[in-house]
Amino acid sequence: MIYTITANPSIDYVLQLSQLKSGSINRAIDDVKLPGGKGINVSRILQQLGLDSTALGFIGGATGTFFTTLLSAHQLQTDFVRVKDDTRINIKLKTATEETEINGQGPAITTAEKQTFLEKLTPFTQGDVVIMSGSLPRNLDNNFYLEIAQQITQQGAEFVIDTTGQALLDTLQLGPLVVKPNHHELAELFATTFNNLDDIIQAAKRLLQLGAKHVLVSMAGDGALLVTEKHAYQCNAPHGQVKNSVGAGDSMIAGFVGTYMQTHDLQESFHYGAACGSATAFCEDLATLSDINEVYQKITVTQLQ
Ligand SMILES: Nc1ncnc2c1ncn2[C@@H]1O[C@H](COP(=O)(O)OP(=O)(O)OP(=O)(O)O)[C@@H](O)[C@H]1O
Ligand SMILES: O=P(O)(O)OC[C@@]1(O)O[C@H](CO)[C@@H](O)[C@@H]1O
Repeated sequence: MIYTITANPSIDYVLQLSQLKSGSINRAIDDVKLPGGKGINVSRILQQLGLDSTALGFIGGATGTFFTTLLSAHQLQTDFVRVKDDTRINIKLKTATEETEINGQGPAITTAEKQTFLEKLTPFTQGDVVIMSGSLPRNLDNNFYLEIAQQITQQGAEFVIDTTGQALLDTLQLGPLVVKPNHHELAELFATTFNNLDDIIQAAKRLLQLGAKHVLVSMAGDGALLVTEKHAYQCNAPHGQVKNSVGAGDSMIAGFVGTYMQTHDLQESFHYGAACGSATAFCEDLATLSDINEVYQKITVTQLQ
């Protein structure tokens, strides 16, 4: 079974603008509200791949109720903890040339609500994969993912973590199946800058040394890298009209993990993950299976090392 944990889901309010002027009133020419949050996006792509998952997390207040309504259209299996404070609304501002995101902090989670979540976690078993993604809402300390990762690994299941900074570094010792920083997050993690691909591969190898089993480095329109104990692979990002790249990284994780669970073929998982990422970038919302399969044909994986 696959579980996704989105500690901080969101309503993604995507506004299309002809141009964005800071310090002025900007009027949208179009808008859409999507049920967002990284783990939710992962669950939605897994569903496209025909894989069931249960989405876990905290949902709260009137915005939480609206979030549930938005999500109900997708018929995902969910088991959220209801909290008192409001689920956040994340603003995604898009013009023809750039995307600007403003993400809310998320609800305050009380100690009792956190406890309810931890007690709710199903005993995981061997073969389960738990994908933990995104920022943590207010009041949840950086240990939150570590606590859950400890529980998952003690029970013989695997975990994947897609978050940034210390919360990511702390869980590496427990051997996540894969981590997927983008190249900016990876540079920030080691307080460095990259001058070339080799610098990025070296930084990815540091994550392997710290315990990650596989490292995906996403680089938006420049494609992605997969670095494993033995090899490094690169893939291209095909050309296409970028409509909304929000969720491209989550799609990549879903494609990689979903394919890996079925095939244990790293190169194929990387190829399919990249197809999911690019296909989502070319869609208003997340990609569908036919979008993904079309984009897959346009991606080549090259072994670098
Ligand atoms: N403009 C693009 N054109 C083609 N492919 C893209 C584009 N943007 C993203 N992708 C594909 O999706 C993958 C993941 O995208 P990206 O690096 O933006 O992830 P991310 O920063 O985690 O995004 P998010 O947090 O919005 O999910 C990239 O490695 C690439 O394969
Ligand atoms: O603030 P976080 O949790 O880091 O990211 C949240 C978010 O930007 O990630 C998803 C795209 O990856 C969006 O659906 C959502 O708004």
